[in-house]
Amino acid sequence: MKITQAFTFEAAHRLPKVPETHRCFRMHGHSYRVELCLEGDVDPETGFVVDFFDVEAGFGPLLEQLDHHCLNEVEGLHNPTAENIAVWIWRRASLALPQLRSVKVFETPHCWAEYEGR
Ligand SMILES: Nc1nc2c(c(=O)[nH]1)N=C([C@H](O)[C@H](O)COP(=O)(O)OP(=O)(O)OP(=O)(O)O)CN2
Ligand SMILES: [Zn+2]
Repeated sequence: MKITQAFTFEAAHRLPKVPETHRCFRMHGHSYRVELCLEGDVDPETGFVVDFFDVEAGFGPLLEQLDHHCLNEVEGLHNPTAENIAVWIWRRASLALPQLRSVKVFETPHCWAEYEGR
């Protein structure tokens, strides 16, 4: 069984590896959406794979590092593409949430990166 919990955060970034003529070379902001998908057996007692409250508690400290920050200044995110943010979240969130199966990072409602740990 898979469960998914969505989170949102606001952050600024610029992409240092694109040409100077690319509009994302300049500092700008996004309303990011993160979807964490976890997989496991349903506990017959609780009816949960994982309590959504526990997902929130596991991801909360990471969300604090991202929300209302300049992502380029976050340790390990000097090139904060959606792809790199998804990997950054995976590496940290999977420690607290071992049932994590995928991380989706949406920069806009139409553009996202998904990482499954490989
Ligand atoms: N593969 C990726 N491509 C791009 C990424 C990325 O993370 N991975 N990021 C960007 C920029 O962050 C850019 O800011 C995103 O584009 P944006 O202008 O915000 O989005 P849209 O063009 O869809 O939005 P408009 O409504 O047209 O402004 C670029 N590429
Ligand atoms: Zn951007």
